[in-house]
Amino acid sequence: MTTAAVRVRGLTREFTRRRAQPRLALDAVDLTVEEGEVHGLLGPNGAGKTTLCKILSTVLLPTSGTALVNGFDVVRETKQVRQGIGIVFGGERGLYTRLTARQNLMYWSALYQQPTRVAKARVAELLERMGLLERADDAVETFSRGMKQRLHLARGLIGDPRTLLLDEPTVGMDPVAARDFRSLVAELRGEGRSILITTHDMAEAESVCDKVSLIDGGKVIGTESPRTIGGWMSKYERVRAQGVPEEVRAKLRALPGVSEVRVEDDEEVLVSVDAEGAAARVLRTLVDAGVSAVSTSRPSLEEVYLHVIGDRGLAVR
Ligand SMILES: Nc1ncnc2c1ncn2[C@@H]1O[C@H](COP(=O)(O)OP(=O)(O)OP(=O)(O)O)[C@@H](O)[C@H]1O
Repeated sequence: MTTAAVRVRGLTREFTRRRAQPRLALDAVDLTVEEGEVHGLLGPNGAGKTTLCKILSTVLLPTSGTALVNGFDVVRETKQVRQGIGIVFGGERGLYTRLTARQNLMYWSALYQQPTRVAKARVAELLERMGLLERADDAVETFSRGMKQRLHLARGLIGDPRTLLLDEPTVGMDPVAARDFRSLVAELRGEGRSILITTHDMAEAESVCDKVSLIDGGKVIGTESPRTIGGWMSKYERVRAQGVPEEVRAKLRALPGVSEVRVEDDEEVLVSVDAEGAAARVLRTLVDAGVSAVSTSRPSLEEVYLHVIGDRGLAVR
């Protein structure tokens, strides 16, 4: 039997705050990331994703429960855990923006106690791989968001880790940079590395993950296939339209799978659906009625969670 990359059981983390109720950031979480898998942890802001990543990377202690990374315990075997992981937190944390990309990576290599010759070669290889070689000797403060994140990823790879923890790595990136980043993630998976990636973006979870665990209010509410996530995005799609006469609104309300037809302040009509194919029926009805100012948008994660939690009879928040 192979060792799971991440095995979390009954993991709880409580934050106590003065003069306030203690807050359960993680509440009896169970999660398994199999070796060689890209596992998404999908959840809205405040769900507990960063707290879990911090515990797995040994910078925060759990209140109770166990967490093993590459078979090592995050509380008792911190050294072995750290040796086997690479961490990429979103944002600018951890980068020295006045130093160049190469200097940042050389600094991190020194922390791994790599001999200078080995470090230089490894750093050059990583810069090339991340498409940063041309800008390797420019200060990081001149980099775009996407370039900084690729540098973060290079940093996470310095120790050649078996397991990568990526905490919202594409937040704030433009769509092209985010797509490039995701293909790097797919390449790393191709090398047999295991990856836990947190996100609040359903499309990201669908496109890059082998499995996706849903987290909300500190609880894991299920593990799904990316195909299921994609299905939810179309099932709960929203349709917006301008200039919809009342009789057409009534027709929309009567369509199967339409859960709400709401008139917004600016007379825009927002149609919510909760069945496969219902959005297409709405579009057809609008087009047949001569309404042309129509657009569709994905549901928010919060909306999807309300449906999923409702359907499963779960009480999370
Ligand atoms: N150091 C802390 N002290 C007190 N409460 C905290 C602390 N860190 C996190 N929390 C609380 O724990 C909960 C989970 O936070 P966490 O940062 O893990 O969520 P998240 O899913 O990563 O969300 P985000 O994407 O907003 O960072 C939140 O309610 C947060 O306010």
